[in-house]
Amino acid sequence: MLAVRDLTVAFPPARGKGDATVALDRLTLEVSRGEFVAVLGPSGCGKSTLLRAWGGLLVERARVSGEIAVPRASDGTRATAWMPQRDGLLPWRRALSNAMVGAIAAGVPRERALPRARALLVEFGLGGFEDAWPHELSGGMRQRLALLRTCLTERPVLLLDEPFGALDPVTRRRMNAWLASVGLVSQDGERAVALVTHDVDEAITLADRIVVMSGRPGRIVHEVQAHGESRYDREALLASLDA
Ligand SMILES: Nc1ncnc2c1ncn2[C@@H]1O[C@H](COP(=O)(O)OP(=O)(O)OP(=O)(O)O)[C@@H](O)[C@H]1O
Repeated sequence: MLAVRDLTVAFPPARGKGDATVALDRLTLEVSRGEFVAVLGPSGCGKSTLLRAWGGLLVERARVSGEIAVPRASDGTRATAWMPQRDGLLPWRRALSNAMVGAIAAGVPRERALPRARALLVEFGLGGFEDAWPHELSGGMRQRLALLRTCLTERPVLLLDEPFGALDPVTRRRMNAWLASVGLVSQDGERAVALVTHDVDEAITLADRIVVMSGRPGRIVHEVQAHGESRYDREALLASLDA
């Protein structure tokens, strides 16, 4: 559903002086329909660059080689929805209106987006807050609203870039437990999710498969699939991060 093959991305130096920054080096990764994949790696290893490549969001001056495969909507646009680390809520719009912004921009008819937004607000624990302004919501509520906005775009591929990175550790753990219970991909099996995170426990809680990247330039150095009740061998995963 989602793939990069031998993807190399380099950013030319600012003002043309010095060396280019090679963010990704011949990276190959596939995400299947119905799969939730977490990409773990140290800061600056190219995780966001990978998501941006899938989302068609790389800056123009980036030098790109290799193959980037993403599903297309019927009108030819990329079928991806991107959620950045910062919630990006519009302060002049109430929660319900904020929830629908992405869907309307993606061409979802308002009459379809509105009832779905109302239903999802309840499912995302925001029932009763439809008319709240963003500044009246807690950090966790804002992130849930931002995630809801991403889901409402009805795009089959969700690209989540540290969606809970701005939250305190306690709220973050709660959000992860909640998100695991919502089951983003299991709802219809038609969706795929790629999550970028620094947080090992977040990856363990949420993902069907964890991919570990090296320091820059980012390559995949370890890959592990969840299985059974215990899901992952946490110690082995931690050891792979230190390797
Ligand atoms: N638009 C850009 N122009 C120049 N260099 C860039 C650009 N975007 C990213 N880079 C560089 O590419 C490398 C990878 O950046 P990227 O944001 O993908 O890393 P990351 O793994 O997501 O980091 P973090 O976890 O800290 O968010 C970094 O060295 C960064 O400085």
